[in-house]
Amino acid sequence: MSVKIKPLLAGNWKMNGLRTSQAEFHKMKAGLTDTLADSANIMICPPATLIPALADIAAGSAILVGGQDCHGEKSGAHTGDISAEMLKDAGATAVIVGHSERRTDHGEGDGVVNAKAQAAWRAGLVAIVCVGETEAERKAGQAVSIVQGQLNNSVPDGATAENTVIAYEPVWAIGTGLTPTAQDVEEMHKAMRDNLASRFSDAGAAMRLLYGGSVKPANAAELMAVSNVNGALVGGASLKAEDFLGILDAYS
Ligand SMILES: O=C[C@H](O)COP(=O)(O)O
Repeated sequence: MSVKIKPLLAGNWKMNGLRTSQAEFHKMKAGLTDTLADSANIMICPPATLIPALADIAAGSAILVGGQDCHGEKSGAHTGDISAEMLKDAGATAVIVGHSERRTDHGEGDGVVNAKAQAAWRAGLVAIVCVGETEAERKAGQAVSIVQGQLNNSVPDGATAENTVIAYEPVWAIGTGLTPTAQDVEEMHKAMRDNLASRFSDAGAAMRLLYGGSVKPANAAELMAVSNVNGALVGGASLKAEDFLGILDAYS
């Protein structure tokens, strides 16, 4: 079944951004024409410290604000952690879970990611679940099977096209300037679509599948044109309004 899916262009600021970065966000908001906003949903996931300020600036515009991670519990003795409910309270509408930098830096496995996705839903947030293979796994010809395993175990039962977005991010393409070929992206996204449609039927067929990893204005049109690519999760190029809006041009 082929379904018309409105793309999502999400920017992940990672551990970048001070209060002065609000100026860049103002520029994004100012540059977002109605045509661009009609062509895709737009989201910025800043550091948690900036969510309230950016949510205030975004109010009344088409830009959504998301978090970059959450704890699985609602509250409690978890020093330094932030719950999905806190993100929601701060103005977020979504949260990234299972980013490869969390999986690597904090040893998060699929079980933890699955619990975080459920926490996102509990708080009324969209879970953006990240998956992706390492360079060694791709070279060993295991990319598709690794990602299928991550999908099976990180995406909880009950996922719908409304509460879940999947982001395929090959680890070796993040921040490196390297990207897979359009053919490799197509193969992976088709495998993910088949997996999700088989498990969640219509919901899986309509779920947004983002590509992430060195997306820039120069390569966005080619990557976003690939079948079953329903948007992008952008790191470095989301920090500057000009670059981020340049990527959005790929949809107009
Ligand atoms: O979450 C975003 C990704 O990790 C991509 O980062 P990048 O666009 O800097 O390669």
